[in-house]
Amino acid sequence: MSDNRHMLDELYQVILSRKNASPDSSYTASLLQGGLDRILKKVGEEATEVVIAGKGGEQAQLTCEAADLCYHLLVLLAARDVPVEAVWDELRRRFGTSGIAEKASRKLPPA
Ligand SMILES: N=c1c2ncn([C@@H]3O[C@H](COP(=O)(O)OP(=O)(O)OP(=O)(O)O)[C@@H](O)[C@H]3O)c2ncn1[C@@H]1O[C@H](COP(=O)(O)O)[C@@H](O)[C@H]1O
Repeated sequence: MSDNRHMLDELYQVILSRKNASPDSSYTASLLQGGLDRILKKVGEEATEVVIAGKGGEQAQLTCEAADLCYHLLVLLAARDVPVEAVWDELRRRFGTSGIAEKASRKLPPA
């Protein structure tokens, strides 16, 4: 598998760079300049598509819908001036800063 660890960070930077781009040449720019309500609508639509694909769709379909949702979520963060690093920090805080390997391999009781 290729190294995708920085993919969302890179995509977020590209999205930020579209804030002042022409909406004629960039879908991202047209979303950002179309206003918050349009972005929120897209996030809602994409989330619904993830739910539908998650329920009964092919794995490839769910993969595509999840990618669409990630992209639109990053557009929302950019529109609200929330750095994507703040999300990583919050996840890191929940995960804990110590004993990461232990947590990851921790055995859970069967469901
Ligand atoms: N990851 C994405 C990405 N994922 C989805 N989409 C677009 O999101 C749209 C969602 O499709 P839909 O069918 O739901 O909606 P639509 O009818 O096309 O659009 P709406 O009128 O409903 O808004 C499509 O036009 C996709 O092309 C994306 N557009 C751009 N990116 C990334 O953003 C970068 C910048 O792209 P520009 O937008 O061209 O600047 C690109 O290099 C990509 O990496």
